[in-house]
Amino acid sequence: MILTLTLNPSLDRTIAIGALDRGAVIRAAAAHLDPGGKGVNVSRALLANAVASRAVVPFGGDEGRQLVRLLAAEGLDMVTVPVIGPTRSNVTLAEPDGTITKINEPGTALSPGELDTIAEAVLAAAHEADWVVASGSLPPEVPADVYARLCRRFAGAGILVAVDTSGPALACALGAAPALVKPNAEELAAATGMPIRRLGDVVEAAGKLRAAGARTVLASLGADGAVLVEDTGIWYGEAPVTEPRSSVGAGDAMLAGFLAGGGHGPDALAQALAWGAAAVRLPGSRMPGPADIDPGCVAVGPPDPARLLSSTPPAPAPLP
Ligand SMILES: Nc1ncnc2c1ncn2[C@@H]1O[C@H](COP(=O)(O)OP(=O)(O)OP(=O)(O)O)[C@@H](O)[C@H]1O
Ligand SMILES: O=P(O)(O)OC[C@@]1(O)O[C@H](CO)[C@@H](O)[C@@H]1O
Repeated sequence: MILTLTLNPSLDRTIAIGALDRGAVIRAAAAHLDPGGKGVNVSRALLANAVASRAVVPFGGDEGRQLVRLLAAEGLDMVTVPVIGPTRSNVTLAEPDGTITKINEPGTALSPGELDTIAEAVLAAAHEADWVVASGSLPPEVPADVYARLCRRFAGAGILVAVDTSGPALACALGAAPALVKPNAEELAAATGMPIRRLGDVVEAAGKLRAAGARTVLASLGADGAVLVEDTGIWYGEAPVTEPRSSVGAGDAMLAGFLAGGGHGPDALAQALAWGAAAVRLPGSRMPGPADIDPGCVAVGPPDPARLLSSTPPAPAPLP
């Protein structure tokens, strides 16, 4: 069983528009509401592929109740934890050429008591879990070491922790030896202070995250695919998509595919890429099921260090 924790879940509203014209009144062509948050999406992708998963989901206010209703309608196995602050709403503006503009609210603070209750819910469910996936941003005022504490709590208990986050929460988690981290190119650049222009940079940056404590690094590179760096080897793979519809949640589908595929090695990477590509072919943050996933679209092999990435993440700020 794969347990996910999403401390900052969301209602994800995707609004299809013509061109994004700043300052204008924009009439939307269509709108769609999905339950969201990174760990929630990992569980949704696993559910869509009949892989056992349970999601720990704090929820608050009318938005939170709606989130829980949407997840229940999908049949998600979840442990819901009521909190005082309302669940956030995130907005995606989707233009016809595939350009996505995402606006994520910060979310509302969790009190120390609420954090304790959430931690208890994770501990209670974790005894059945092979993996615990801690994913997404932290709401305001939540201590940056919250994922690190989770890693330490499960160290030695035979439960592997995967962390998908950014900034100080990622930096703290690295020091607590997570079994897996899944940075995207921007997060890799920010975490290492390195410009990420070529596959060689990705491999080098992943090496730095491993030196800092992560056992395995699964680096997602958007349309350029992904790099896996672990004890037994380094692999690169891609699964090109000719008509991408929405990359929102593709990283979550990809992480779900990797864990469902065994959580290490080239076959798991291939499954991760197939699930990620399938998510990109679907609208909004819909998670792909078997009918959407084409394992034949993937190529995995050794990375060519000189290969340029099609887009370079912003130059990282100097490290303090
Ligand atoms: N345009 C694309 N074409 C093909 N595959 C894609 C494309 N965009 C994303 N993917 C697939 O999805 C994976 C995850 O994408 P990305 O690196 O954008 O993740 P992310 O930034 O974590 O996304 P999110 O936070 O929205 O889940 C990539 O490694 C790749 O396999
Ligand atoms: O603000 P965070 O927690 O970094 O990301 C939240 C989010 O963008 O991630 C998911 C896609 O990966 C969406 O469902 C959700 O809106």
